[in-house]
Amino acid sequence: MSAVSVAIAITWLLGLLMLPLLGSLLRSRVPGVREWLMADVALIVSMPLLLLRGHIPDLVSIIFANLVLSLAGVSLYAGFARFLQRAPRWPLLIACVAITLPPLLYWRYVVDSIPMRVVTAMAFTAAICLAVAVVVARGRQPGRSRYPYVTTMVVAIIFAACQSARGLYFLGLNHVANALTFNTFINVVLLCVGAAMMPVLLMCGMMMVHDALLCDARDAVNRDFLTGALSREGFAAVAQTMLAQADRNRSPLACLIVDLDHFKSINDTYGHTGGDQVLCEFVSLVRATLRAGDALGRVGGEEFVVLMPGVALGHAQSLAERLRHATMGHAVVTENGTCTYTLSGGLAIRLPGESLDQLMVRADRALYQAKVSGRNTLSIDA
Ligand SMILES: Nc1nc2c(ncn2[C@@H]2O[C@H](COP(=O)(O)OP(=O)(O)OP(=O)(O)O)[C@@H](O)[C@H]2O)c(=O)[nH]1
Repeated sequence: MSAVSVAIAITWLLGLLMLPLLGSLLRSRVPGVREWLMADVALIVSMPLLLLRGHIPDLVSIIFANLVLSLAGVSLYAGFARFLQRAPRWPLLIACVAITLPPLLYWRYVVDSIPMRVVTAMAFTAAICLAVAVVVARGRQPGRSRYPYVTTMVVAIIFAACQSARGLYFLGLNHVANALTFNTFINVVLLCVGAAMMPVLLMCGMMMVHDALLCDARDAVNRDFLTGALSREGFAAVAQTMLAQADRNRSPLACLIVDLDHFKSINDTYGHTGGDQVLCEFVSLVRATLRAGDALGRVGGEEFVVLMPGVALGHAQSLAERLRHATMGHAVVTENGTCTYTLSGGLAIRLPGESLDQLMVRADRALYQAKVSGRNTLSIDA
């Protein structure tokens, strides 16, 4: 068995191994997985056809097999594009596959040249690798780890370089009797790298999917499902960072706990869905009213906490009053009518060395005062 045949067989085996792995990711519904699965199936179909050269018609073992392999390449690219929220332009991609047909036919049936067929295939795969590198370089989403992106980019560029080198090497050859017996050291090395290309890039895709799933899981823990505010866990983590920063900079930190008034009767009047809508719109209102660096967490059903770094009492008080007034003027249009609502707030400024729990206990005590003094008001724990 020649080195070329061994390389093709290994690619085929790796493709088979990837199949159940990619299949297991289909359930995640992460965009791109379907296209990568398609690429893997195309790879698995094309490899035996290439191996059967000489035993089946050349139209199948050369022309059709190479077209299927090109389809695998564009599906691989489409998977990365879809994963990175870019719609792959399938007509253009299919046109790219079709472009490889005339040279393949020419270099088989007009002039039978293995080197030129290899050059055609290498130019195509190098272009695919470069396209993958570019789409990945442009597409990193905020909050995602750099590791899978940088790895994919570097790997795609290395493969593009190796495929180009193999193409150039074959361009320099006049005639090769049979590519399957072409066992020079340089060809075998570049061939082995090329054989690993599709499986390795598919692995890179899977690495990106795992990173995306981890981010989603982290978000599910750190974000409140209904309103998108930080959950208790997420808020605690952000608050610890803010406390450490306040200690380092010796800067003030204000804590405001707000509770929507008579929320039970809002639910009773506008329905639970109406109540949910009020909670969601209230969170949007807080985001629009407070500063970008403030942290907002949902700590109870209709109770929220805001941490305002670098803010002393006077400024914190005016920010809290601004929020209270904005809430009073906020009308939520629900299925059961328009709901207006108010909030009560408790404000505390962090004392030196105070923990988050201690600070929140004081703010909560102030909130209680605001509730007992008639609601729709702000109370301060001095
Ligand atoms: N729609 C909706 N209601 C919720 C949610 N979480 C808690 N609640 C409701 O919020 C209401 C809170 O009621 P209470 O604790 O009695 O407080 P309140 O009616 O706002 O009265 P005060 O706080 O004293 O002004 C309860 O009826 C809860 O069912 C939620 O996610 N969605």
